[in-house]
Amino acid sequence: MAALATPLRHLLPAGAAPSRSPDPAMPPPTMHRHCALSPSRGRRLRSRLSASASAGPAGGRPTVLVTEKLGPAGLDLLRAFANVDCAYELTAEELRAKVSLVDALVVRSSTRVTRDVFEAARGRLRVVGRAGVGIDNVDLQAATEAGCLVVNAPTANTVAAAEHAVALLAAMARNVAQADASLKAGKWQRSKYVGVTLVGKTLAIIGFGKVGSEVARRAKGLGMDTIAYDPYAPVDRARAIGVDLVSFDEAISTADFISLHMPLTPSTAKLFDDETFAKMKKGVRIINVARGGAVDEEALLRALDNGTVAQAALDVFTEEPPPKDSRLVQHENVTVTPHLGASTTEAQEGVAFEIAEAVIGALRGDLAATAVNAPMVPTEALSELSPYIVLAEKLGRLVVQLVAGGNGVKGVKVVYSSARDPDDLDTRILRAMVTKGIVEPISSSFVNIVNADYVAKQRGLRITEERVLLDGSPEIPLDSIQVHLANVESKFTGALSDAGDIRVEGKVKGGAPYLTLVGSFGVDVSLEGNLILCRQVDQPGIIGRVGSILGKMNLNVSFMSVGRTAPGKQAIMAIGVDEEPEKEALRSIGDIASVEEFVFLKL
Ligand SMILES: NC(=O)c1ccc[n+]([C@@H]2O[C@H](COP(=O)([O-])OP(=O)(O)OC[C@H]3O[C@@H](n4cnc5c(N)ncnc54)[C@H](O)[C@@H]3O)[C@@H](O)[C@H]2O)c1
Ligand SMILES: O=C(O)[C@H](O)COP(=O)(O)O
Repeated sequence: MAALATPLRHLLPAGAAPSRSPDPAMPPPTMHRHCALSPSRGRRLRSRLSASASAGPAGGRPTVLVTEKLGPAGLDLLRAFANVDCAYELTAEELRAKVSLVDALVVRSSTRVTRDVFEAARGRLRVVGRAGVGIDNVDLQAATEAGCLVVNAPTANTVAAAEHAVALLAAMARNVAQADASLKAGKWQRSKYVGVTLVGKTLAIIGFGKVGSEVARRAKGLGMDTIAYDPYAPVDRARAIGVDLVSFDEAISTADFISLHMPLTPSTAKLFDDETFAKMKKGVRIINVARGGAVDEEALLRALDNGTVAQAALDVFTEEPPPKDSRLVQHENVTVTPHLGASTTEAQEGVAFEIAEAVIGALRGDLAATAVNAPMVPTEALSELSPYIVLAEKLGRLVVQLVAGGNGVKGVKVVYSSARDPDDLDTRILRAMVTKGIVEPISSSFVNIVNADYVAKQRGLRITEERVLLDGSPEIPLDSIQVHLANVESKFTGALSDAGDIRVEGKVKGGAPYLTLVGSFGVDVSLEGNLILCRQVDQPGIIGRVGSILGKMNLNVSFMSVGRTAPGKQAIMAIGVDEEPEKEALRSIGDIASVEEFVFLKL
């Protein structure tokens, strides 16, 4: 049995102090020094959190409710520590009735752990364990508000999902499901079910994370030319597997087969729409074992009907189960399975064991590496830092959207400017929130103070922190936070510092987060809603032209700020808009002669 997580290992990482020299492009600090986590604060936190750690009510044996089938080894492990109640296919009402009698709940994807469930638990439920990766069936906000830790099992089903993708790929290419149904219906249709070979064909993997890279290894073994699109994946990891990372357009336009392995995020939702299908090779074949929402299912149907897509193999659907009369499911060129990616005996054993370990650890008061929410943040740190926590996450979210590709996001530097003694400023939660902002929009990971370092390490992200000690009053915890991404290309070159890093800086003003620096351009905009950044030659009239384009589209501009290097030279305009502009509006902004580049960012 693997060892259970060391208490607070991930909350209190050793050696929080990085050792980097100052960025020459940064404003000159009055003094610069690095900090380490104060040992006394670490001890205080440890004892406070372990004081709350015990087992069931009044320190007795805890009770765990398991609502979906789990592998026996995981159940045995749970039984060694707790009373286990296995109750499957509960109605929502039955679940609400039971949940107030248990300390932990273990589910897969069919149990909906809604706000009602947390309310019905009346404070007793301390842990929800999701035996799998996706936790869209658990209301995380409600869990956090209820002080309930949510843990998942993010790695044990990776191979199963990859094998299922390969199984679908081969089955689709050789019409296995269709031919099986035909023969069972008494037919012998050899010429109807002539397939296509895999060897020498190009497979494009979209999303080169845990599952995507395992699919790549297997596809190479089948003799397929394998390419991948993932703007955030490290090039060296792809190279080690013999996979070329290419642009999205190159991936989809050159592939004979396309396999989806990215998470469902705002930027991947319906990524496969009419426009995307139109760029594909005629006769392409698609496999989706990721999430149904990444594909516009109506557009896929059109592409199947007009022959752009020869075949599709789908394990996941926008709505699960899909409607019985779904045209997509019934389509003769579509092979379907009912979300079976993780369903192997071995994966379910692994997932059950992984989740049992995490749930037991959490009931004991350990903060597991796979925790997906963090209710246990010290209140005093939270109240003082709360506006900076928001700022840190927004800066992370913003900076990652400026990445164009290159070597993948690896080096992140967070620079805190403050007049406060480093020992009196605990930046772990800020660093965690920068990580959260960077990682969450591009992955299926959920990041918080508990798992931020773990997630960063898993993704090969090296987060370093620097302190710039300012003169002034230590009353205010921070003057500004800068986030730098090194060795990446930017889709907005105006965001590059003189040192070539993507650099953004923010401050808290009146309790709200503001963007104050982009590359070398000073700006002053509230970090709310959506942002358009334009770089242009500084000359009169541009603000009016952009404003009138947005006005014509009926888009409400919430703020505008211009930063320039010198009059008549380069300038950056930051425009806040409440809603996402149509592509046409963005195109018209790009068409203004003196606008050299622009980017739309969701905050
Ligand atoms: N069908 C199943 O039963 C099953 C089983 C396991 C996982 N999954 C799903 O598969 C997906 C991938 O899982 P994973 O464990 O490999 O996650 P992961 O986080 O390890 O990998 C996801 C990868 O997608 C990349 N990515 C993010 N945004 C992207 C974008 N816009 N374009 C291209 N790439 C992008 C990320 O950089 C990351 O490398 C998840 O959605 C997960 O829920 C499904
Ligand atoms: O997110 C996951 O882990 C997979 O989609 C599998 O989900 P399942 O536990 O419902 O099989």
